[in-house]
Amino acid sequence: MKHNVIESLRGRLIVSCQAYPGEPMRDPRTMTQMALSAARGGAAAIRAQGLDDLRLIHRQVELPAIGLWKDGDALVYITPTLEHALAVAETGVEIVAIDGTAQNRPDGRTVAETIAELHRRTDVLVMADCSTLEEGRSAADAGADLVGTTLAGYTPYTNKTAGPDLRLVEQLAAAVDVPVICEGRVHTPDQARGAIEAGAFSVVVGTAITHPTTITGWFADAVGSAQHG
Ligand SMILES: CC(=O)N[C@H](C=O)[C@@H](O)[C@H](O)[C@H](O)COP(=O)(O)O
Repeated sequence: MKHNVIESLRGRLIVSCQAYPGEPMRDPRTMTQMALSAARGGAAAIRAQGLDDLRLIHRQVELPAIGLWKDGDALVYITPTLEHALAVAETGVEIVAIDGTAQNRPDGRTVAETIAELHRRTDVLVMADCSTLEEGRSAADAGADLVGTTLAGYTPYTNKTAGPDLRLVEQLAAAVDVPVICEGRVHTPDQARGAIEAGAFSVVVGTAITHPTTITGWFADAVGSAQHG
């Protein structure tokens, strides 16, 4: 069953449906409609945030889901503790995404301890959201079922590449035996294809598909900076 879920993601697109606190679309029904629309467009899985969103998406969308819970304003905020991860697992998602970086976690557990405990207590798959090659390697050694580049460019010790960090994708794909998920700043279909060519097992796209405020900003800036003919 676990193997099937992973296999269903091979060479496929995963769409992240998230709205940020205070935004007009921050509503589980809206994120579920986003997810249903992504499913119609060919997404193989949905990535989503927050227990209410995850419960509704689980009930209404017939695709596997990667769930996370963003909480707190510490450096580690993606499913930051074991308790958060267990709560996410209870929503019924197939995969729980946790912070897989080397930074201190609010509950004092290591990434390895968190993964081990999640596997001991649940049957979810664990995706480790990493920012470096070393973090990806340690997460895979610790039993992470999938390793993502999600946090590359978002830790104090990594640089934000303009598009996805394809170098990290390549390095991880050569270094670990588990699927490498390219996530973060994939803004065009060409970049998504490039991620698979660089060795990614799947590609997650969020902003460029599901965040209209940002997409509008790209267009507004382009229009605003054009010279009147
Ligand atoms: C760094 C962080 O907190 N990333 C979050 C992780 O779930 C989301 O805010 C991103 O939208 C997601 O990773 C997809 O990336 P992009 O939106 O760039 O396609």
